[in-house]
Parts: sequence; structure tokens; C-alpha cells
Amino acid sequence: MSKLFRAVILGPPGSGKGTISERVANSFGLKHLSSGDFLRENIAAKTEAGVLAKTYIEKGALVPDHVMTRLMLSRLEEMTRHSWLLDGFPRTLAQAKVLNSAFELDVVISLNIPLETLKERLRHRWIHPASGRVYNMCFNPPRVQGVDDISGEPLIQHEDDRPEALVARLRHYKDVAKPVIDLYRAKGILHMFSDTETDRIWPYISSLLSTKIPTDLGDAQRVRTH
Ligand SMILES: Nc1nc2c(ncn2[C@@H]2O[C@H](COP(=O)(O)OP(=O)(O)OP(=O)(O)O)[C@@H](O)[C@H]2O)c(=O)[nH]1
Ligand SMILES: Nc1ccn([C@@H]2O[C@H](COP(=O)(O)O)[C@@H](O)[C@H]2O)c(=O)n1
Repeated sequence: MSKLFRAVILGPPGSGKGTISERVANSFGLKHLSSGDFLRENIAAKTEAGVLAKTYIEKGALVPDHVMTRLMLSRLEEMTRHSWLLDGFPRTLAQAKVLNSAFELDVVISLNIPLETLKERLRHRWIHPASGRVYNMCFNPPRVQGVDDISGEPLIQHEDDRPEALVARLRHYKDVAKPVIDLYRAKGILHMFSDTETDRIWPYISSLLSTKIPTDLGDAQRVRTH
């Protein structure tokens, strides 16, 4: 079986991880695994992990490591035949160590976006909960304000995008992310990208992945997300 490709994208809330992950999934056929979306699915399904996670997310806090690693590792065990891009996990050094003990990563992308840009982006972020489709009134607005382009259902804003929860998330991110970034830099697989616009970062990420993803990534491992 040809080699699998496994990557992680790191970045603070609003940095464009989901936006870029969707482009990677569509361009390279990797499965995009969003830990945030997976948590929200568990919250909507009122699973034990979801009920617990909700109490942390609504305060802009991080879900405990043991809950996240159990959730994500069991999800990844279902994906052992696929190449994937993990979005939003690992968030902490403890999570990274558990992930690294289970899987060998090929690339870690880290987004470094100015604070004011993050705040502005999240102020204008709207989500279609059922599909996870993400809009932005300034960047990729829906055809009709407040309505999902495909389903016609109403859009919402994430509770933890509220300014007060966002401050907690942003403040916490820096401290928690640094050891994770240092770990992957030491492994020689970290690639950092800084800008205020995703459309300016994307060509560099795309060309990096074009050199790293095996050309013989079999169809069985390519999972089209749309
Ligand atoms: N103005 C602007 N908005 C952008 C850009 N890139 C992404 N966005 C929007 O900014 C918001 C955040 O982007 P996401 O891709 O959801 O960011 P994220 O890192 O996944 O965020 P979290 O889920 O909070 O971790 C969304 O509304 C995007 O549509 C950009 O270059 N410019
Ligand atoms: N490893 C993680 C990932 C996410 N969370 C919590 O979920 C919220 C939403 O995640 P996004 O990736 O969509 O921003 C996030 O703010 C955290 O509260 C987590 O705790 N650990």
C-alpha cells in the first residue's frame, strides 16, 4: 500500500485553519478532521463527552486533555487507511505527545495571524451548524445574509466567538501552543506562515504540500469532503 500522508494545522482561533483545511482537502484529497466540529457534533448528540465539553467551550476554555485525546484517537483509529489533515488538534503538549506516540506526522503547518485580524474575522464569522460551512461577511459572505447558500437554513455565530469568550481563547492560545510549536520545530516538520490574508498564504501552503504529498496517494486514501 502506498505511503499515507498525515499533517496537522495549528493556529489561534480565527486564523483560517478551517478555511485552509477545506482547500487542502479539495486540492489534495486529504480527509479534513476538525476537532472543533467533532466536539460540536458530540455536543449536538448529547454524548457524555459532548455534555462535558460544552461546559468548557462556552467559557472559551480548553476541554481536558484526556477527553480530547480519547475522542480524537478513537476517531483516528477509524481512519488508519486514510491520509488526513488534523485541524485544531493537538492543542496542548500533552495532546501532541499522545498523537506522536500513535502516528508519525509528515508536516505541521502553523498560522501566525495578527490579533486584530483574528478579532475582526471572528466578529464577522457565521456558521451553518448542520454542515459546518463557514462564512464571513467580509471574506466569503452568503448570497443571502444569515442564510446558508446550499440548505437555505439559518446561519449562527459560535457562542465562543463572542468577544468576552474570544479574549479568553486568544490569551490562552499563545501559552498553550508554544510548546507544541517548539516540539514540531525540533522534529524538523514545522512550517510557519504569517499574513493577514488567507489568499496570500494559500499559494505557499499549496506549493509546500505539492512537494510533500506522495504522488501515488491511492484513491482509497483520498477522501473528497464535498
Ligand atoms: N477577512 C478575511 N476573513 C477570512 C480570511 N480567511 C478566513 N477568513 C474568515 O475568518 C473566519 C475564521 O476562519 P476559520 O477558517 O473559521 O478559522 P479557524 O482557525 O478554523 O477558527 P477556529 O475554528 O475558531 O479555530 C471565518 O469566518 C473565515 O471565513 C481572510 O483572509 N480574510
Ligand atoms: N483540541 C481542542 C480543540 C477544540 N477545543 C475546544 O473547542 C472549541 C472550538 O474549537 P475550534 O477548533 O473550532 O476553535 C475551542 O475553542 C475549545 O474550547 C479544545 O478544547 N481542544
